Amino acid sequence: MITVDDALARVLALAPGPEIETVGLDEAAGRVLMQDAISRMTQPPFDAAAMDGYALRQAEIGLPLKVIGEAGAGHPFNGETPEGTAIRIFTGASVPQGYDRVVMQENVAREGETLKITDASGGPHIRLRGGDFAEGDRVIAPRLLSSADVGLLAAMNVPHIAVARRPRVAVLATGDELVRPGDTPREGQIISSNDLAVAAMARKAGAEVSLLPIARDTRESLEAAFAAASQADLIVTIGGASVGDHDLVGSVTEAMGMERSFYRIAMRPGKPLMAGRLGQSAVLGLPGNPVSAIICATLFMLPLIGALQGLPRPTMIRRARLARELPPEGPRQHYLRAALIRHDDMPSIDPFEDQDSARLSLLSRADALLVRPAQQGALQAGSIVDYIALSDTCH
Ligand SMILES: Nc1nc2c(c(=O)[nH]1)N[C@H]1C(S)=C(S)[C@@H](COP(=O)(O)OP(=O)(O)OC[C@H]3O[C@@H](n4cnc5c(N)ncnc54)[C@H](O)[C@@H]3O)O[C@H]1N2
Ligand code: MOO
Repeated sequence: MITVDDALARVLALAPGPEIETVGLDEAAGRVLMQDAISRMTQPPFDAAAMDGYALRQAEIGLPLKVIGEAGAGHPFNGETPEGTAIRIFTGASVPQGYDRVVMQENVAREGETLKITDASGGPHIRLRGGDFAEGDRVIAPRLLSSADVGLLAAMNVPHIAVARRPRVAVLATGDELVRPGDTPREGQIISSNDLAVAAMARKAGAEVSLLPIARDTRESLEAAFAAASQADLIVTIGGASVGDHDLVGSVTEAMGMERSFYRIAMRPGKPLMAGRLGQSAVLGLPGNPVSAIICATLFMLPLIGALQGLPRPTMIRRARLARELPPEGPRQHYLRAALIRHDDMPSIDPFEDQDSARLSLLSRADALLVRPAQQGALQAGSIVDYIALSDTCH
């Protein structure tokens, strides 16, 4: 069996380079910028008042000043600014040449057109031209765009950007026992949960997801499902990956011509993970146990969806102090569901007693996956260990 690291490298190698499309800023958040965006603006475009008050000369702060006009945001003052004068000014207005200071209106006394400064502390309350960014400055690609990035691009007057096309991901649950949420399960049936969880993760990672009808444990049903998904960049199957008589995903995909890149990895849970390429699609075969499916999707599907959008392999590992002792580890790298307890320096991590790979209620309660390398010796409480924060991935 190959290692988790090796498997991830092979999964990422299934991703072709991203296709590029142009979108407007209202569609840009969560997309991956593929070409540097170049600012068409200098910001602020002029020296701007940072407070409501009066613009004047710092050197004349002790003198009575004559108020000769007004400037508001979008309404500049275009007159002369001789010595001994000030203007009324509002936040965001251009500060006229000659003045080098804004005093807040709370700190002045005004009688008619005469202004006296009552408190000269603070200041200068002027945002200098170009203090934020300058024309020609760049937002560097590749970059997963945040809401703040969208604001920055708008301020830069860049209305359209080149981003990676959203990967098309088809999610396929397989199994005769599965029915949809809302249906009434007959004896022996359960509700299909994994496909909805995995689809939600894929969508959050930027994919355009189609949730396929549940495939039955027959060759015909699986072949029809793969045919329906053939336009996808990535087909994610769930279940039917193990060694049972009804676990057909491997043999059906093989018969359809899949180039398998691996099957089974030294990971717990998630041993029966499979990956390969079928036609134009990458294929990830996740195990059916719900926790295994979601953990494999966290470790492999999310980075693959990132790679399909041109993102580099993510660093997910963080460090914590172990809250209890643990016995020696077995032959597979182990991902233990755990609670995180925050502290000022480093969090402590407390793995759950029960690590059953079918218990979704525990995964939903977990904050983190404690990562233990294969064959690691027993650990004392207080040891420093690696973990993956689920808030970064599937929560
Ligand atoms: N003899 C062996 N048996 C099993 C092995 C093994 O090595 N030798 N591995 C076990 C491990 S580990 C796992 S994980 C499972 C994975 O098996 P499959 O991928 O073939 O999954 P299924 O058998 O189809 O289902 C397993 C389990 O998960 C439930 N399931 C499946 N799909 C869904 C879904 N969409 N939503 C909710 N639950 C789902 C299914 O009902 C089963 O209970 O194999 C072990 N067996
Ligand atoms: O490897 Mo299975 O994925 O433990 O439940």
